[in-house]
Amino acid sequence: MPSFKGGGSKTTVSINIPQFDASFTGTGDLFAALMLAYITRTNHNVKESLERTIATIQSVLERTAQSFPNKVYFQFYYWGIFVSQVLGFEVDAINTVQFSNHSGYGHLKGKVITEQDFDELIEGLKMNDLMDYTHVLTGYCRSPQLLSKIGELVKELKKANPTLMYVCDPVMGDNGRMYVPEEVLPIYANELLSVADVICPNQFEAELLTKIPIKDKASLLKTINVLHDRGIKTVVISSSELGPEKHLLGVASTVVGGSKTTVSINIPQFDASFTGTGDLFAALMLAYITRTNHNVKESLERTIATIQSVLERTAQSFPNKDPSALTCKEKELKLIQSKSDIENPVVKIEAQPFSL
Ligand SMILES: Nc1ncnc2c1ncn2[C@@H]1O[C@H](COP(=O)(O)OP(=O)(O)O)[C@@H](O)[C@H]1O
Ligand SMILES: Cc1ncc(COP(=O)(O)O)c(C=O)c1O
Repeated sequence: MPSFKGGGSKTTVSINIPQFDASFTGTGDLFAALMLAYITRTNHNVKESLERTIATIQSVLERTAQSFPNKVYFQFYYWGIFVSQVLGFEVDAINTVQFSNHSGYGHLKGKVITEQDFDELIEGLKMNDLMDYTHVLTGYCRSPQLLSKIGELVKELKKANPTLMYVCDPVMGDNGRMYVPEEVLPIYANELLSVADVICPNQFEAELLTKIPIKDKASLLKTINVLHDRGIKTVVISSSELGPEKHLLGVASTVVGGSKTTVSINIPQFDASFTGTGDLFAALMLAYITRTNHNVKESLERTIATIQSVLERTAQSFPNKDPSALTCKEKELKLIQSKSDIENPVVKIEAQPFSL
């Protein structure tokens, strides 16, 4: 029964809540977060806030019996989670790091998940019989030992569900510089690639994995073929410097039933560097590769359309500032504001067959 005392006058309201014949976990959290939102929006109108909060929780509980077909195990930071959820994936996320902020800022405080933390979480999932994943997505990870364990976990999950899709974003660096310890490279190259169904390195990461310098389209294609030869069905280069002026080039390639499809897309380049776009890219590709059953053309087009609209909205939130002059805080990706673009991206740039 919420009560509000403002300006000396008190308003107290109550509501009858139809009771479900079951007990649920998480509804208290939901209640508090919804009340926070509605008390803010209505400036402490407790009647409206209570009504909307209860209406929301009632509809969530009514819908709780309908489950999503896909359940993703996420080993990641936060950007991809929202995107996957908006696109209809049930997500169990492990934050590989619990940091005060992302690494684009000048200072970084917090903790990296340890192997022991990881083991405990997996133990709990197993004890409760919750390992029924359809997808695994891994990203930023600084520990070679932990990565190795993830490889073992994927093998185990694939034994239980042979159709499970493992999407590996081998986050190691960008523009010629590694930002994780060098020891993770052999683990990606020797242990994770062999269990990956989809891999989405950027140009530098693809070079590290194959030891092929990418100087032109021929060496890019060679790199993709080497990755396919290691048994990876779908290889996606999230960005390379081989695009036309002021454009990046993204490439996606898939081998289905012995026949290969390779497409590329020109990505208009913003005059700024953003953090989180790689995470976003991997989560979007996972969603669209699943929805389209490895149609790389459609998947790449929708992924790029979504990221472009997020970056446009991010850059436009300070219209009087040159994008290159934006501070780290100003460049935080405007994901929540882009929810409808994430749900329904408008494809403006078509991917083309990749040819030399
Ligand atoms: N400056 C930029 N301008 C336009 N698009 C960008 C820019 N930076 C990143 N992106 C988008 O984000 C995607 C992933 O970025 P990329 O740099 O390849 O990943 P990572 O962050 O893993 O290095 C790219 O495919 C591109 O769509
Ligand atoms: C803490 C932190 N900082 C930075 C990044 C890099 O993000 P991206 O490569 O997506 O730009 C990540 C990636 O997950 C991260 O976890």
